[in-house]
Amino acid sequence: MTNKNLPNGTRDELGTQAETKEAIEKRLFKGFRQRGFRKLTTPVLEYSDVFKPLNANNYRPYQLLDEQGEPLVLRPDLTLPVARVMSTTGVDLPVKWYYGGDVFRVKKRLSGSYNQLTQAGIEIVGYKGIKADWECLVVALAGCQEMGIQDLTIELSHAKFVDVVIQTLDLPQPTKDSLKAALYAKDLNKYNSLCSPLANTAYSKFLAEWPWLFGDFDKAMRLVKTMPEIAELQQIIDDLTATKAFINQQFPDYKVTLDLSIPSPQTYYTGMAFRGFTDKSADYLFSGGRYDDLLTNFQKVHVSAVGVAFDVDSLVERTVVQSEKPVTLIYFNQDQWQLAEAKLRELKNATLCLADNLAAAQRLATSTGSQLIDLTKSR
Ligand SMILES: N[C@@H](Cc1c[nH]c[nH+]1)C(=O)O
Repeated sequence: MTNKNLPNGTRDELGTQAETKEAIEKRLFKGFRQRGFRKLTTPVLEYSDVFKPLNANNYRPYQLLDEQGEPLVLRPDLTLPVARVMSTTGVDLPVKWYYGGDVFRVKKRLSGSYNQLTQAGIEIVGYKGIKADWECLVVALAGCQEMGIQDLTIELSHAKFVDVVIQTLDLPQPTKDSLKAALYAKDLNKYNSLCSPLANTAYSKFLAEWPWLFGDFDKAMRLVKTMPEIAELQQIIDDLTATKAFINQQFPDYKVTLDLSIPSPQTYYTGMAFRGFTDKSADYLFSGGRYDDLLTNFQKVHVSAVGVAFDVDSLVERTVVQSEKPVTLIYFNQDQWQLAEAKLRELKNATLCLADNLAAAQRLATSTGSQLIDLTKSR
C-alpha cells in the first residue's frame, strides 16, 4: 500500500469520540421512537437524479457509475431519499419517519469542514398545518435539552419571504433578480444602487435595513411592519410570530432569533425553516424546514412535509465526555477461559488481558494505569 492518507475531508474516529457518537445516536433514536416515529433506512448510494432538487452551491456530491454506466452519488442529503421512498412505495399517509446515517458533501478544499457528516433526523409527511412544524421543533429542542445544551439559539427563517417582498417592488424583473443576488451576497454597493429608484417610497425604510434583517426577533418584525401590507406576507408573519411564542412558552431558556435576509438553508424548502446554534461555534446543531413541493419532483400528487436533522458531529463536539476510569485487566492462562469469563461478568469495568506472560501483563497494567487481577494463581 502506498497511499495511507485519508481522502480529503474524512476522518477516523477512535475510542471516546466514536463511543460518544454512538451514545448520542442511541439517545436520539430512543426519543424519536418514544414520540411514535418509525425507522426508515435508505442506501448510501443513490442515482444522481434523486438529488436534482438540491442545487447546492457550496458543495457537490461524490460521483461514481453503476455497472450499466448510470451516474450514482454517495447521498449528500437524507431528506430527498425519504421523498423518493414516499413516491415509489404505497405507504399510507400521514407518516412519521426517523433515520440516521452519513451524508457526503464535497466542499471546497481548505474549507476546514468535513465531507462526511453524520445526521439523525425525522420527516413528517402528510400534514399541512403548523402543528407538524412545531413537532419538529419540539423534537429538536428536547433533543438538545437532553444533551445538556444550555446556550441554544433557534434561528427562524422563511423560504418565501424574500421572493414575496421582491415581487411586490416596482422594479423590472432583471433588477429584481439582481437585487435578490446582491442581498444574499451582502454586496451593499450593488444592493443600494439597485434599490435607489425606490428611495422615496413606502418601502424605503425597510429596504435600507433589509441586509441587516437578522438577529432580535421583535426588532426585525417591527421593520417588516414598516412596509405597506402585503397580503401574501401576512401568513408568513403570523406563522413566524406564533412559532416564536410557542418556543418561548415550551422552552423558555432558549433564545429565538429571526433571519429574513438569507437564502433558504435548503433550496427545496417552501415554508418556515429553523436552525439551532450555540455561542461556541458557527456550526449548527440541527437544521430543518417545510418542503411541501418536494414530492412533486418524483410524483404528480402534492404532499405536505416537514422535517429536521441533527448534525450529530456538532453534538459530539459539544458533549462533555466523562473521563474514562482505569479498567481492570484480567490475566489468565488459556485453559482458564471459563473462569476469566466469570470474572469479566462479575466486574464492571474490566477487560481480558491477552498478554502471553505475566511480565507483559504487568507492563500493560502499569502503562495504562489499570489494576491487574492474576487468575493464574487461583488453580
Ligand atoms: N436535510 C436537511 C435537513 C432536513 C430534514 N428535513 C427537512 N430538512 C439538511 O440536511 O439540511
